[in-house]
Amino acid sequence: MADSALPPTLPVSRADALHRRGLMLILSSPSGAGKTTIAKRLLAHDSQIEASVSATTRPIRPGEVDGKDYHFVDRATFDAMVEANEFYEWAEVFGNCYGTPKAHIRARLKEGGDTLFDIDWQGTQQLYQKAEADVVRVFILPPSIEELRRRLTGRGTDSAEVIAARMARAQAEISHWDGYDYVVVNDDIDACYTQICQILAAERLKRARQTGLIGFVRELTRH
Ligand SMILES: Nc1ncnc2c1ncn2[C@@H]1O[C@H](COP(=O)(O)OP(=O)(O)OP(=O)(O)O)[C@@H](O)[C@H]1O
Ligand SMILES: Nc1nc2c(ncn2[C@@H]2O[C@H](COP(=O)(O)O)[C@@H](O)[C@H]2O)c(=O)[nH]1
Repeated sequence: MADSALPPTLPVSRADALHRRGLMLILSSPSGAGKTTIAKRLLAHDSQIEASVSATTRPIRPGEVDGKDYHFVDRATFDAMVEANEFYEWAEVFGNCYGTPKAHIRARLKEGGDTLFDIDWQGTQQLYQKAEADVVRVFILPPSIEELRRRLTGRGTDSAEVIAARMARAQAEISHWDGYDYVVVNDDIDACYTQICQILAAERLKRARQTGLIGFVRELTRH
């Protein structure tokens, strides 16, 4: 199926027009299983979802855009944000601090906008502890370990050492599969993308998120 022909959501129903609360869609997988590929496709085709932008103290790299790739801040600013409880979660990675700011995501949840997270199981656990009802957790599995290695090699972005390290971590990452709401196997990319669109469509229609339903039902039953 051509990329542009893929549906971002299922066909629109009457309930889709009602106000709803947004959600936080988490995609996790062992490195190379395809979460970035799926995330990019979703962001390109679905105007209701946008990527979470973390704050970091890491220096900006060539080609990166402040506010798009990260919010680049100095250590004092980051520490003040931690102190003010402005993050859902934060961590120190390779000597730099990274955190998921709450304010923008909370405003989007209220407005009915969805936010996409491409994070590991530890980040997933922390987000889930803070915002359980808003979080939808999806784990992506490769069809086989051999295919995972082929994808990491075929991507052409990493040295043999880095690929070996990612393959060594894969079993441990996969062991967290049962901490997710949905598990999908990314064999055929179009089929996997469609399944994730279906999960998103169903989650958006959940009664608890359909905040406009109360008024709609009241109106329906008024006479
Ligand atoms: N279903 C698929 N069939 C074949 N190749 C795929 C499929 N899905 C993704 N790929 C390819 O596999 C490689 C790894 O995919 P991707 O970069 O999306 O993985 P990732 O899980 O985001 O990895 P990382 O955690 O390292 O960022 C890419 O070259 C991508 O084009
Ligand atoms: N716990 C969090 N980890 C994060 C966040 N944003 C990014 N990261 C992780 O940091 C490393 C390094 O990233 P890089 O862009 O500097 O190469 C990587 O593992 C990211 O997953 C965050 O908000 N929270």
